[in-house]
Amino acid sequence: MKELQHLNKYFLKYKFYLIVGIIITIAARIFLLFTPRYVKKIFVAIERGSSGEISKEVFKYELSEAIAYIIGAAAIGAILTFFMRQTIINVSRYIEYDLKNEIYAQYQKLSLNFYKKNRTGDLMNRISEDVGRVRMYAGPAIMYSINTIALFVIVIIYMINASPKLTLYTILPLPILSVIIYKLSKEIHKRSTIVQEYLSKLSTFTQESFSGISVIKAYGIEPQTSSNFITLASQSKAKQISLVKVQAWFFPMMILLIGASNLLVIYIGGMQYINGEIESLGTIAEFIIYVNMLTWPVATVGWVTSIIQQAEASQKRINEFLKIKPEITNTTEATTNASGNIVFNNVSFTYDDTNIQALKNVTFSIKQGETLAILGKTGSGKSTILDLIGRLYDIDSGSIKINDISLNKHNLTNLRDSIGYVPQDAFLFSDTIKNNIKFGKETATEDDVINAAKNAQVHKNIIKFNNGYDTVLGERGITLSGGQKQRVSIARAIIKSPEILLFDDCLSAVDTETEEKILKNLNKISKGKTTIIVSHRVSSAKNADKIIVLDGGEIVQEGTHETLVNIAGYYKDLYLKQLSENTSGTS
Ligand SMILES: Nc1ncnc2c1ncn2[C@@H]1O[C@H](COP(=O)(O)OP(=O)(O)OP(=O)(O)O)[C@@H](O)[C@H]1O
Repeated sequence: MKELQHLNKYFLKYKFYLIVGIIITIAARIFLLFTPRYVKKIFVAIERGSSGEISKEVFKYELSEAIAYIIGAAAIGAILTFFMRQTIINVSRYIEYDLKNEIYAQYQKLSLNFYKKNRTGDLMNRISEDVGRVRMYAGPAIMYSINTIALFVIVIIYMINASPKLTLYTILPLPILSVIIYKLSKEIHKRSTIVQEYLSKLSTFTQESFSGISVIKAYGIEPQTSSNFITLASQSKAKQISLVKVQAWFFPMMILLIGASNLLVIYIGGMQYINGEIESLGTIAEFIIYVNMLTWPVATVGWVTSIIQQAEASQKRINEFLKIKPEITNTTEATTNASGNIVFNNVSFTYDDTNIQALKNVTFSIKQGETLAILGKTGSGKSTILDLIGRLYDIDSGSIKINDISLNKHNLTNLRDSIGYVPQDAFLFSDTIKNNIKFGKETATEDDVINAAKNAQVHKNIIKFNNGYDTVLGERGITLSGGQKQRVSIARAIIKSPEILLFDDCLSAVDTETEEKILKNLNKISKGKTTIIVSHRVSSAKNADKIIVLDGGEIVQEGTHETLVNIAGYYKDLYLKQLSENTSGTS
């Protein structure tokens, strides 16, 4: 229960509902317990009526009085049971909501390294299935426990009052029932976890094969994919059947034990009646109802124990993530200004997970209003430089300063607000084009969106779609071409009008003519702002105020286009190669 203590703050938050729920639960049990007592009264009335002790009229009156009480108490008990669920189960839904929000907020705070170390499926599981299991503890488990305790205490008092000896015999099989249900629940849980694993394997497989359907069709591997699916599906079926086998034992065991208890009541009660130890057959009827009333709550003791164990394990997994301290944290609440010169001084950086040293003693600077182009072979560390400016990772050694302030002394929110970043793989949400662009600035007007799209040279494409800017992208909507995606992503960055613009090879999928138009627009937009363009094309770099060439994480060339084309090296080779490609393309 140590891990589940995390929920105490929520129980405290919803204490009012819980207390009301507990009171209602106890009251509901009291009312439901009217039935056996009045059934006994009916039996006594029948006995007295048949022996002539009371007249027919008195018998009828006693009978209808008992029936009225039974109906009335059952109706009140039912209404209270409704409110019992409305309070306690609702609390569990509130806690589920709060806990999901807490986990999601924590996920948002955690740095990229966390996401690399943990699989998406695992992150999803903890916020959905694990929270679901914890909810079973916060709601049903608590409700059934209170229910069982209340019922047990009241029923046992009533039973002992009626006949202590009969009470002892009739409750004897109940602990056995509890233990059996506990064992069954544990086994059911074990097998259903395996079933869940197979279901998620199956859904991952189908999801991947739908997303990769064009590759599957192009390579003609449908039969292979189908047979892989059949293998997975039949394994999943086998696990389901093994689960059903155990589940099938649940109700027969209940019926067997209820039957055994009933027989005990009838046999021992009968003997006691014959021996004159109980005064009426009504007591036997009353006990039979008690035993039946107790069976389900007692069975739930086993069930609840297994729910608590599962919830404890799930909460442990949730706590593991909640306890992680974000690697990148804000160090100041004061507002900082992230415009100005960007200075890298001897910066080295190694990725934690791969141990790849992406940057080695990198030193450069860009003045406010200038454009820097970064070129280099793939894997040379270009994107890493952009990630470090956005403080997605902290450096190992050296320093990065913006506006003469160390990056880690900048207010993180201000810093990221000042950056417009276009990643290498343009990611667009399943939403309208307009909202995808506005994502960069929630308060943007319709005109801002159109302007940004015009500057990114994508406006003309967008208005050709039937729904224009309201066209939905993604699974339910239209798929943009690679170049269109990149340009929407550029529009998203420039709509913010940020102080620092970071473009990570984001013109790779557009033709050189469009590239030139975009660069021209960017040149106008980025007046007074600091711009870094990562590219594999000389055409994107040639107008930059400064160009650096990286190789294996080190700067191997630095200068302007004019200087670098005249020095032997990577830049000149690339320039000549792309020049000859262009001339052969146009000839
Ligand atoms: N998130 C990451 N985790 C671990 N290693 C990484 C990560 N990103 C990049 N690397 C490694 O760091 C090195 C530099 O990668 P980076 O993405 O900065 O290169 P790049 O010059 O931008 O390459 P490209 O031109 O192909 O985009 C590479 O060896 C890469 O494998």
